[in-house]
Amino acid sequence: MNAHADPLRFPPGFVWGAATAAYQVEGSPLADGAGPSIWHRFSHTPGRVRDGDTGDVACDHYRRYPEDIALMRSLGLQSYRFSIAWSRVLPEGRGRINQAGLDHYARVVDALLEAGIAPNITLYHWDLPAALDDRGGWLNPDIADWFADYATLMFRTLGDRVPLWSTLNEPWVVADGGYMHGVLAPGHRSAFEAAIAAHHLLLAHGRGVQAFRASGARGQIGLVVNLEPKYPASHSPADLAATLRAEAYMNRQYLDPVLRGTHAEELAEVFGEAWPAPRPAEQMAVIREPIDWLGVNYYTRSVVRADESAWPQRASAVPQRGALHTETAWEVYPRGLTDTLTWVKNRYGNLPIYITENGSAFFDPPSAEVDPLPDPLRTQTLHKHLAAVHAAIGAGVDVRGYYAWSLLDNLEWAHGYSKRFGLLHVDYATQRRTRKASALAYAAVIAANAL
Ligand SMILES: N=[N+]=NCCCCNC(=O)[C@@H]1[C@H]2[C@H](O)[C@@H](O)[C@H](O)[C@@H](CO)[C@@H]12
Repeated sequence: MNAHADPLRFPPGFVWGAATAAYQVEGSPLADGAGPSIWHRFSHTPGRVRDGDTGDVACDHYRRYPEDIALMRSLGLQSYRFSIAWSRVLPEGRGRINQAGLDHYARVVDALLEAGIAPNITLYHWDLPAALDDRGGWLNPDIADWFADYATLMFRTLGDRVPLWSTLNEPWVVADGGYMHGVLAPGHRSAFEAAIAAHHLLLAHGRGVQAFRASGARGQIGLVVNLEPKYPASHSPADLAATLRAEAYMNRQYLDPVLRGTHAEELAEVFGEAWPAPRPAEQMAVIREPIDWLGVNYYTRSVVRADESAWPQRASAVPQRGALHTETAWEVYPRGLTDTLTWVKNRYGNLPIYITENGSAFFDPPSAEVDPLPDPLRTQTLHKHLAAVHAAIGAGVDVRGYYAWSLLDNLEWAHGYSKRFGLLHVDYATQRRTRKASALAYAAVIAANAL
């Protein structure tokens, strides 16, 4: 239902979906010949993940995907965004192919197509094969070749019937979380390594797009980035400069090279001595290989002030007391989604955009005693962000679809299972799925293609 006199209608053909990622939902990380990933290692390293949680079982989606696809169908989902676990299909990340891994994902794709649900595949959602990390992982320049070979294998296997692909999920989080601050796998803490990883992530992305074009695969390929609009806390020169550094570091660091062929100028200041010499022109050309669509993951905004103690961008977020916040301490700020989408259009042109993730973690009980399980805050937050997408479309932004994060409650990385983003509640003790009220609210929007 909506409070407007007239419903907010979405364009004909607007794609409604939900998203997950392999390590967060599949479980069975070493089944059927799969090799370990860096997240298998990281979660099994004491102290790295809250409560010692791991992805050993997760939502058992590796085995229960037929049931989950039936649930997607019952909600009227038209597309499902999920990721391939690289080390299932290439246990050492390169060389030897594990046919059982390829067969698994072919079965998932075929089951989705049978259910009338369009697959949207993410090639890399943070779970690097551990064997590649042993060779330096994202710090080794050869990883662009390793990724291109992996991508080519997937395009040859599934490229005839998967309409949407993306190379990387949130390269900013991979470099910032995995190499700058060390809070995500592989847990390094170095500005020098973060800058190197960022460049190799961009190179791998470009090589992946080139591999897609060379493979003759049908469909369209994109890049998925997390964008968080930065608003200055004041108009003081210090706060304005800090806001630009924060925006360059999170929002322009990857989009400028991919869509403009240049690096955000503030990054040399942010990285300081760790910022490498200008990259070779031929590498910048690979990075700039044209993409068909952009995936935007939106969760929150930040209000920014200068803060000399905040490393590396010397800027920090000003708490927005009084505003609604999620369990991940993110301010609920739907207007930021509209602002972000219009910012992308104004800075990079009107390329097709999918909202590849948007959602919120609010408290849900460990077991669901009723179906649907009431989740008013998540339902309210969903409606407000869909209205924000509608406003961006009204402002001329070419938004093609929206994927709710997430289909299922799942392993929220270093937070373990303590944060629940799912439209479907998962009782981890029994693996029972229960629809939340937000799932039914979303199903009603999909059925009407309107809010
Ligand atoms: N400071 N700060 N601000 C916010 C920065 C957000 C960065 N994290 C994400 O976007 C992750 C994305 C990921 O794809 C998914 O795998 C995660 O489960 C969701 C939920 O966490 C989101």
